[in-house]
Amino acid sequence: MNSQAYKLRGPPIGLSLVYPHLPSSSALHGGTKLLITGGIVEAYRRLFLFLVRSIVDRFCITVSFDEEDPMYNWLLYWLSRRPVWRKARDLEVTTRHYGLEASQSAHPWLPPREDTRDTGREMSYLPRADKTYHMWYKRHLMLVSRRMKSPVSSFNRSEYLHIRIIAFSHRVLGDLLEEARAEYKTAKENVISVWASNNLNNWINITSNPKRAIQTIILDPGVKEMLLEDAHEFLNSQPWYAARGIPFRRGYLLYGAPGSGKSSLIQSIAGELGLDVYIITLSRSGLDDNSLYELIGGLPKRCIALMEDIDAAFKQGITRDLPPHNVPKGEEDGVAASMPPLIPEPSHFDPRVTLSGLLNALDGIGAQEGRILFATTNNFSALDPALRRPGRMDVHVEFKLASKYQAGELFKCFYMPSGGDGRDNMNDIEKECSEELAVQFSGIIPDRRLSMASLQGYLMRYKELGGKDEEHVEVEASR
Ligand SMILES: Nc1ncnc2c1ncn2[C@@H]1O[C@H](COP(=O)(O)OP(=O)(O)OP(=O)(O)O)[C@@H](O)[C@H]1O
Repeated sequence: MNSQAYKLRGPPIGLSLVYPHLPSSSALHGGTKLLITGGIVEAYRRLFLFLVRSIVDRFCITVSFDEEDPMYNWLLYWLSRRPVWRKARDLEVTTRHYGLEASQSAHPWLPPREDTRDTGREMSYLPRADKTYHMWYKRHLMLVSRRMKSPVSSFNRSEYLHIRIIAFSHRVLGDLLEEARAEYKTAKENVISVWASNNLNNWINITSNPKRAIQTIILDPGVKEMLLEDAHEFLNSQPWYAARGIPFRRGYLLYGAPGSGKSSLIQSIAGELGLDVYIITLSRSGLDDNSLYELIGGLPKRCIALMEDIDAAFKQGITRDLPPHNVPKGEEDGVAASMPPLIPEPSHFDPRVTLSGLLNALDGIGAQEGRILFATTNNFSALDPALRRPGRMDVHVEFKLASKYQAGELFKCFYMPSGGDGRDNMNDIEKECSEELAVQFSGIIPDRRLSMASLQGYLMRYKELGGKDEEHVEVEASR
């Protein structure tokens, strides 16, 4: 009994082997003993942690989702709709929209709010950052935490979602992701997400716009149908491209009059194809050839890349070569070098995209397969022929000022009963009346002299008159 008690109080097994060999001086003896005890305790601690980690690795699936990854939005949206938050005491209430329209992302457990005009956004509940929550998914315990990648004080804070599921099979994780994706996709049916790059060259979901019905875009007959069919056909012909070794990419150049519907049509096509729009702003500060290459390489497999007013970027920032202040001293033209510079030297180095950098990014090795590029310009001739050539811009469509046909169709579009299916809700007399007024309106509008945007602006001013005051139209159109 006594010897048992001694054993329990005695040093750990490792220590009893080492103590007899310690030096005889009592101070030294005590210090060394302490050191060795500490070392052995630490070794036991590490061993324990190692065993715990091995068990956790064996029985748990651990995954992280980066904020920049679209899956992050799926999961956050999915999480925000779980009933678990009804009972949680420590939460974050947010107006985040997860790349969705506000009304879609509203938390199902919050009382509905009638008026969201003050914020324009609905609230939802989320797990608080740096706190771990327990929840059940298909009878598997799941630990969820949102963690910060960068320090809290840092300006560019970014986070990731950390999920640990106690399960042997990966199927649970697959089911979870599939469920989150499906829920997100359903919520996203009526919106298109718009992405832009930040200064760190990451794609950020900046907003979500409601889809615009293609019927509300009024172009000359056949134009939008041709574009939509072409894009549809492209997306369905990957094997055809692969079999012929042609890069699976398609570029559309929409050029012409301002306010003629270029951007509106792109938004509408994105909605029809169910693709997100990624805006590439060539004049973004800090964007140079390398970062543009990286940015285009980082586009998702199926998306619409949009470069608006590509000619403006060309005038302001893009050059065929590097800017003159980058030319090494002594290599400039002799006469020009001796003259004082007309434009003051920039005080700091401002990286810029060169034309060759843009061309390489569009169809270089790193360019993403499956993407559709839409570029718009008001000045077709300002674009370098290399940029316009097939392979980079395969389809060119000119947008002109409004034709009489467009004016008439816009008129009908404006004065059809709102809500529901528009013209289908009209009775025969109303339809006839609206046709007649539309003919009168288009008869007054001069052909190809006014933009669709200005006609829209005009009709907006008289939308209350319901299209019955043709005298106004006549007066305005004659101006
Ligand atoms: N063809 C059209 N059909 C219907 N609406 C149009 C059309 N063209 C222009 N609009 C209206 O005019 C406004 C401006 O259109 P949009 O921005 O699409 O023109 P844009 O050609 O892209 O102009 P810009 O070249 O100046 O960027 C939008 O509100 C849109 O509703």
